[in-house]
Amino acid sequence: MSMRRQARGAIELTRPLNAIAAGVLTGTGAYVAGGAILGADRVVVLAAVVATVCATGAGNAVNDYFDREIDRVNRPDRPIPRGAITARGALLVSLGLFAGAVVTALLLPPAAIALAVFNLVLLVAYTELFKGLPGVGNVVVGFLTGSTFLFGGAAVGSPLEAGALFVLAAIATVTREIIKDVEDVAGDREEGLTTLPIAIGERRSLWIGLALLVVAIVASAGPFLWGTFGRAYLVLIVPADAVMLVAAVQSFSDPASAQRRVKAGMFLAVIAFIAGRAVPLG
Ligand SMILES: CC(C)=CCC/C(C)=C/CC/C(C)=C/CC/C(C)=C/COC[C@H](O)COP(=O)(O)O
Ligand SMILES: CC(C)=CCC/C(C)=C/CC/C(C)=C/CC/C(C)=C/COP(=O)(O)OP(=O)(O)O
Ligand SMILES: [Mg+2]
Repeated sequence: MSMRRQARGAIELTRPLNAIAAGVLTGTGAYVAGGAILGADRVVVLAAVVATVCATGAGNAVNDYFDREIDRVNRPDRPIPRGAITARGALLVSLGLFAGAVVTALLLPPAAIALAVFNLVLLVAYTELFKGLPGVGNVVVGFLTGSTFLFGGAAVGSPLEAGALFVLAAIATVTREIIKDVEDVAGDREEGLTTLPIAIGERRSLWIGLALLVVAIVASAGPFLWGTFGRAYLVLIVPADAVMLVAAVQSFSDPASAQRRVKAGMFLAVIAFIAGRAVPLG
């Protein structure tokens, strides 16, 4: 296989849009936590963003490495089953990115380093230890995704300041992960994974996902009600919530497109968080 083709496969393997999006979450967490992201804190914020991008890319690469047999059924278009990169190449990409995440995380305050180490262990362990346990894998991915906000806050010395964003992102991600597991039942069952839909049924799982999302949507009024964010946040979070809620209802009939729509609503919610911090209260 040509080096050029392997390089393209390596980039695709990391799901760069996810990795960059995760970096944006970290930067948002630092910003909402009051960090001077373009001023005095710019070095630590940049290090935290780079660490998150590397860690997420590494996590996606190692996940595809461990999932390579499942993905032959679930996702034959993924780089390894498609032959765009070898399994060994995928493992080397993951190791390189994990090393990049560790090196940049070491530039951060102790609380951020501790969270990065914890997350890196979770990322490596996720596929082999947690993914096949009903609901546990979903909670791990939810925690990892939400923790990017805490990681950004920790980088500027306020690890819990973006705690509300952590909770909202974690819960909504659990809902999306449940919908994705319903979509992946065929391959997961063939590989002997006992995901939530396989353990308790697809519809019951989707009802749990919908209920969790409703809790997160109600809770998303919190930053406005207790005065953290102003009306700019409200104007954007309401349509974001609506997009995610409609998608979760549609997941009962079409989980594949529903999970993509939930993700679109999530990105709109991130814009709401940023606007909430950027536009003064009033
Ligand atoms: C109710 C409310 C306001 C919730 C807020 C939700 C929010 C802001 C979520 C953030 C989600 C986000 C934009 C994450 C960045 C990308 C990322 C790291 C996603 C985690 O993905 C794991 C997934 O298994 C990857 O699958 P796929 O996306 O299909 O490649
Ligand atoms: C803050 C630091 C240092 C790390 C955080 C790293 C982040 C943001 C992780 C978010 C979750 C994520 C993108 C993890 C990557 C690997 C993973 C768990 C993917 C999910 O795998 P599957 O459950 O197989 O679903 P797919 O169908 O998407 O492969
Ligand atoms: Mg996978």
